[in-house]
Amino acid sequence: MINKNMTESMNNKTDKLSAIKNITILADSNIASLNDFFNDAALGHLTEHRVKIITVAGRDIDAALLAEVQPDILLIRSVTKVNEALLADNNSVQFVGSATIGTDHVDQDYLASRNITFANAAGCSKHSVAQYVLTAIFTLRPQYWQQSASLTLGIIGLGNIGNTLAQYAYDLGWQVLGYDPLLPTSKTNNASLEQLLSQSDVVSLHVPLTNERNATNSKGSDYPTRHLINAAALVMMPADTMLVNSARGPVIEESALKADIERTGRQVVLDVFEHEPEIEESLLSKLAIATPHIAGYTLEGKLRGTQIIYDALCEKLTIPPTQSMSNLLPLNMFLWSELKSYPDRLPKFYDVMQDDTSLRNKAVDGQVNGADFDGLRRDYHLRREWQF
Ligand SMILES: NC(=O)c1ccc[n+]([C@@H]2O[C@H](COP(=O)([O-])OP(=O)(O)OC[C@H]3O[C@@H](n4cnc5c(N)ncnc54)[C@H](O)[C@@H]3O)[C@@H](O)[C@H]2O)c1
Ligand SMILES: O=C(O)[C@H](O)[C@H](O)COP(=O)(O)O
Repeated sequence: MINKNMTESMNNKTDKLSAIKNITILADSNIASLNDFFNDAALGHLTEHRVKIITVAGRDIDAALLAEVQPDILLIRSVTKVNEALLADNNSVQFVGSATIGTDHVDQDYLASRNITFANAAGCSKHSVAQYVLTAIFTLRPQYWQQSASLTLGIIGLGNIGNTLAQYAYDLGWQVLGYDPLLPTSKTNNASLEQLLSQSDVVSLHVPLTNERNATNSKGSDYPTRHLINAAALVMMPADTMLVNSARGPVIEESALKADIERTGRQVVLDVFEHEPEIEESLLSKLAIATPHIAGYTLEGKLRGTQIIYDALCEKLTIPPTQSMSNLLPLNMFLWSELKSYPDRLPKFYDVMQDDTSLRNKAVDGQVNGADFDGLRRDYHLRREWQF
């Protein structure tokens, strides 16, 4: 059923999106500032587009809801799976926008086969996630603020986030070992996986979730990341090497990780979990820091995500974008240069232990349940991105 807080302006529509006068949008209610970007003025002030937007929880978007709403446009986050099962019986959707960097929840080949345009928000929270990783490192090992305690940071995946994290690391005078087999070797892409795992003080994961390419899965990757960090990888890492995962949960094999922490006492920081949104307390209790998939949850990161899919929709509609996140952002006083000069101000910039405590407080009867995990994310007080 449609959520009560839906807003409506019009309801008729025709077939071709750019020619449609009345556009129906079905959107995940947790996308930031939806109503500021997807309204009559922001989408149709030079045209005759009229916009009706219906918002629901992302996990409630299913084939039955699509049959009821018949949306022209679907706006989602990482919790909605978009594939043949969702769309096989639907002929209305012509554009899917995901306000996320990750795309593992979307079958892009299927969308292409149906001529449905897809856009995601590449890079939107790259600084936010890099800042999450730095916060975790400095919270657990404040000694690395000292120039004399130089750190070797291993970064697996050197796309938008991995590269941004490397820029901060260089700015701090750290050594970087990088591994990305899909990019040419470079100053940062300078190590094998084995070298990186065995020689880093901290290993941080920044890969998409991908599966193996094989006879039954031609869409897979030659360098799959599902369970990239398994027992064999963990055994290469010295016991005092910290591991941070803010990519996707299944990149680490959870059972192997639990055994590894029991064996080594390793400091492990997880923002994402193999069986998310559920987390077993037997894992949680072993982690140095645990947070509910909020590494990218800054005001700037979330608004940028909305802006990018809004711009893509305007392009699809062949109208000029008129809304900008700069109109919506309050003043930002968080300067990286200030934090570097005054490291004791870190909790004011981002107190990650508050997020850790909120998650641990949700553990009941041996686990955090999915509704509580989702609730923490839904009600998260968006922090601010530091200006680099
Ligand atoms: N926790 C969060 O809140 C959060 C926020 C944003 C993104 N993410 C996750 O982070 C991931 C990375 O984001 P990004 O913006 O850097 O993506 P990106 O696409 O810009 O970069 C990913 C990089 O990983 C590399 N890669 C792919 N397979 C690899 C492998 N087997 N080994 C090493 N490198 C490999 C790619 O070549 C690419 O350069 C996203 O896919 C998303 O799942 C999480
Ligand atoms: O891939 C991404 O962009 C992130 O994982 C993102 O933060 C997911 O968060 P969501 O919008 O699904 O809550």
